[in-house]
Amino acid sequence: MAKDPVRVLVTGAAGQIGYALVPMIARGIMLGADQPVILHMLDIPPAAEALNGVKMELVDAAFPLLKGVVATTDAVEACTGVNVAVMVGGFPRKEGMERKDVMSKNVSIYKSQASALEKHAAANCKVLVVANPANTNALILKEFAPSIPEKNITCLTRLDHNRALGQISEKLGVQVSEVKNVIIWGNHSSTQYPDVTHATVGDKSVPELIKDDEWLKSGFISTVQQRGAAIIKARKLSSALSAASSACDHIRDWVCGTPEGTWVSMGVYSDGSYNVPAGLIYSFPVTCRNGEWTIVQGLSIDEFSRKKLDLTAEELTEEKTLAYSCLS
Ligand SMILES: NC(=O)c1ccc[n+]([C@@H]2O[C@H](COP(=O)([O-])OP(=O)(O)OC[C@H]3O[C@@H](n4cnc5c(N)ncnc54)[C@H](O)[C@@H]3O)[C@@H](O)[C@H]2O)c1
Ligand SMILES: O=C(O)C[C@H](O)C(=O)O
Repeated sequence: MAKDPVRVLVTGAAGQIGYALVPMIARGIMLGADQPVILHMLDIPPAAEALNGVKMELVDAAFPLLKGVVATTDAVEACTGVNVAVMVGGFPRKEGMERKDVMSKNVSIYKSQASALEKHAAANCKVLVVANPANTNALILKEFAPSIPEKNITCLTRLDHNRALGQISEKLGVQVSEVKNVIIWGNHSSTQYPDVTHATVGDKSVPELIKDDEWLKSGFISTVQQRGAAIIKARKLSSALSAASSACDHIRDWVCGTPEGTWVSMGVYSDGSYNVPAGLIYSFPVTCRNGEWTIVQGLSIDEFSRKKLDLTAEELTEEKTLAYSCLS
């Protein structure tokens, strides 16, 4: 029997990530090849005509799984009944900026859209915040939508996770699908800690295969931390296809589950695991089953890693204060 359609909201849908993401969702890349979807697309009034153009293209592409499209500039209409919300709406940084430099423009969007989601989304709606600063926007959304369970509000660090997989695969000359269990800890920012201590290729440990601690502790980390900036420098626009693809990976694994023995990185509400302060949205290694994520417990953290975990937590604590000062 055919499944009932799932309603998926994409905010900022007339933007560049939106344009890459909506066809992926309509093709079943996010929720599966047998899962019909109804797309809800939100953007602001100046982008209404462009948004309508995206809607026309979705109709023209004749996606068999696409059972309807709501294209609107009204947040209440956009949020009504949605089961999954991918929050891309906001302003990207330009060359030379840090992601937190777009804080004042973007956090206020997340404060106002929190209540539309809280009041009008389906019960148990899963929320993924992509717009930067992603962790802090997600935290503001959580704090201004107190009735949405904290386990339902996440942010995207899967792009960083995938970037780390890509770097290791290139360094070792192996298929990216063979590299498992890298971790992104902390903020989706230049303080994030890409950690391969527990990563493997087959039954071998990545540090043992690479045999170059110097690279793993410097070049590898800074390449992943600075990859977003490198893409802006090259494209004069921030990442879009990789961001859209990683957003699909994030939701697919959350809804459908992570493969046995494999974890992924997600920005989730900290419960104090690994002595990360509770009450931050922080990227952890997680496994997913039955639509719920769980932080992987018991991984050893050496002194080098401890410092990196703490540094990115400190930045998130500072961002939280800054976000509230922008909202007051
Ligand atoms: N977390 C990640 O890994 C990651 C990766 C790439 C980009 N990003 C971030 O995602 C965001 C979007 O990037 P982009 O390249 O698509 O930008 P873009 O400028 O191309 O598109 C953003 C869209 O959001 C819309 N928008 C602005 N305010 C809105 C509001 N209040 N409600 C709904 N829509 C609104 C804009 O009109 C625009 O169409 C940026 O903040 C960017 O930095 C995050
Ligand atoms: O770097 C950016 O500003 C965009 C995005 O966060 C990225 O990591 O590519």
